[in-house]
Amino acid sequence: MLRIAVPNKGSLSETAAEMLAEAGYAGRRDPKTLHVVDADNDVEFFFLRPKDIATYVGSGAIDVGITGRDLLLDARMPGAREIEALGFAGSTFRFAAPSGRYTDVSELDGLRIATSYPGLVDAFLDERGIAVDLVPLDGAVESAVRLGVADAVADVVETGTTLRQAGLDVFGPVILQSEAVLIAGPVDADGAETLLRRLRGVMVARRFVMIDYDLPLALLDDAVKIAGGVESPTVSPLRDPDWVAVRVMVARARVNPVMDALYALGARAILVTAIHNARL
Ligand SMILES: Nc1ncnc2c1ncn2[C@@H]1O[C@H](COP(=O)(O)OP(=O)(O)OP(=O)(O)O)[C@@H](O)[C@H]1O
Ligand SMILES: O=P(O)(O)OC[C@H]1O[C@H](OP(=O)(O)OP(=O)(O)O)[C@H](O)[C@@H]1O
Ligand SMILES: [Mg+2]
Repeated sequence: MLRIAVPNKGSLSETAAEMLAEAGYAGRRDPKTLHVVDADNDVEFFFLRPKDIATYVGSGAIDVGITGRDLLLDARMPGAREIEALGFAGSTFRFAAPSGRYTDVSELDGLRIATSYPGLVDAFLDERGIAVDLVPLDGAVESAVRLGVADAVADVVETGTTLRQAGLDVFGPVILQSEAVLIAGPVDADGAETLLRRLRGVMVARRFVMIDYDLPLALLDDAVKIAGGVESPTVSPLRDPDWVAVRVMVARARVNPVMDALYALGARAILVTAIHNARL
């Protein structure tokens, strides 16, 4: 059985569980459940702290897992590697300090830096020859400066709201662009390919919609320039020989501008439908 590690709580857990359910796997009914055997799919799930998942996967105790890229790098487990970005829980990892206090990371030399990701920060500063006094904290890191235990912080930034509320501003380079990732261990496990294909199918279904429309045949080349589909749009005849029906996949984020452009061109009866799953 393929052993899969899934975040048991925190920002990643809900979407990870939704994606696995959409990929046809058994979930857990009780959020306290730690282990689920899905015999039909020949896999078993271990619900673990997201921070620990790279340790289990890197050591080979578990075959594959879902965690954050930042957590993977922070764990510094040579046996664990990212095999697919999963397109959710996107964030940047940044230094921050009271507005205007620092502009460059070199100014951090000898200062106290609070973070929940000491491995990640240490590796980044080490590469640049900057030696700091790391203050490891579990969370709510943004309060560390105000409370006097650190001069600056290094933390996850999504909207920036938490930083702003704490009177902090980012400075220096983006340490990391993070998102949820699928990771694998040192050996290729049987069944990992199937999991990967299924998760890719779920990502396609989440990212794309199907658009159907009717169009005068003479306008087809222009319409294909607006939305070209994955390979090429499906074109079907209509009873009126001057018109065709067109079916094309479009990124969800582009659907409204694409509909506007198709309508302006002369397309009519434009319909958008969800894709529930896919193999491209
Ligand atoms: N606001 C956020 N936006 C996007 N991703 C986030 C956010 N906060 C945390 N993450 C991501 O979640 C992962 C950390 O998950 P973890 O469960 O350890 O922390 P958490 O979500 O902050 O949980 P907690 O509720 O314990 O604070 C990391 O990959 C991190 O980048
Ligand atoms: O840029 P923002 O949109 O404000 O999001 C970033 C914040 O979200 C997370 O905090 P969380 O709520 O998980 O609390 P924690 O710091 O205790 O982990 C993260 O640690 C940042 O503090
Ligand atoms: Mg948090």
